[in-house]
Amino acid sequence: MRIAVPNKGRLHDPTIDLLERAGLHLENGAARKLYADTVDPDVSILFARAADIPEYIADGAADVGITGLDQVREADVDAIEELLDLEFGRCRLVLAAPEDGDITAAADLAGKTVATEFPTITRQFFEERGLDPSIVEVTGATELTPHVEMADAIVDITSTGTTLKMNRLAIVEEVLSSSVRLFAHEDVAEDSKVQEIRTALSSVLAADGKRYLMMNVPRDRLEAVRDVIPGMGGPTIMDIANGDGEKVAVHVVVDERSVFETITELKNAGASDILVTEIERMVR
Ligand SMILES: Nc1ncnc2c1ncn2[C@@H]1O[C@H](COP(=O)(O)OP(=O)(O)OP(=O)(O)O)[C@@H](O)[C@H]1O
Ligand SMILES: O=P(O)(O)OC[C@H]1O[C@H](OP(=O)(O)OP(=O)(O)O)[C@H](O)[C@@H]1O
Ligand SMILES: [Mg+2]
Repeated sequence: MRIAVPNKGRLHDPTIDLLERAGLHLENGAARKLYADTVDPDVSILFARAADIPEYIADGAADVGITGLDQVREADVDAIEELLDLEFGRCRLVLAAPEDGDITAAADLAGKTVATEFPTITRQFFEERGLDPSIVEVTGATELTPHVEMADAIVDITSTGTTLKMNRLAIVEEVLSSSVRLFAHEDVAEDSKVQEIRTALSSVLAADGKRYLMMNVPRDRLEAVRDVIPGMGGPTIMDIANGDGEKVAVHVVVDERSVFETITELKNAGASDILVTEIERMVR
């Protein structure tokens, strides 16, 4: 089983980090190496350009791959299935034009020129609107092209909007909303190993932003404590070994954001010895 992951660029580190947190530790990898083993003898890692990963999967060179949805749409390959949204690399592909110009809708681009790193997506976008502008393909710094009369508008990635603003460009329309996702070749999408990888990755996402609270609670305060806890599926309540039976242990998963408030309320409700820990993974 081979997983293709971005070899460099902004998607590399978060992808490796996610695999590690999912328990798929990389082994025998070295800088500039093109592949690595993992703790699982059945799973190896292939390092490829984010833009090439869809093709690797479609060809069967990799069974599974991690890359942006924008790259998969641009590659326009068959036989690829999306298995899981990994919720990073969030960005939008937008049609943008000079702020002070007269292009304010996609229709204004009839007979004009659009520069982009995403010619396939761009062509499809305009085709759906019955338009056929010229498309100039560039490999970066797309935001420059309207200012040197290479193009009337661009289709490019934006996330914070800083680059567009810096180049005095305004969003005309959203073309695609993207994030990094787990993809598989359709022939292997249902295989148990692929599903195992999907589950491992989703368990990390499920644990993100969650905290595990443990505390002791006098039996007669249990109801009050239960009222405070916003936990998923209710708390786990256990007898304390060698305790005098007066207190029980309560464990619960809560949102990180609510921990501060919840602890104060729990103490007021009668809980003591409250521990807060991080959660590595949560397999549902
Ligand atoms: N500004 C951004 N914010 C969030 N995600 C982005 C942004 N730019 C790109 N991405 C995502 O990352 C993917 C890879 O981007 P890109 O091809 O620019 O990476 P790279 O060229 O390998 O890295 P870099 O540009 O950092 O050197 C894109 O296809 C997109 O899914
Ligand atoms: O909305 P913003 O937060 O400003 O991000 C948008 C920019 O990010 C990407 O470029 P990147 O930094 O990856 O450089 P690149 O052109 O070399 O890929 C993208 O091509 C935009 O230019
Ligand atoms: Mg980039």
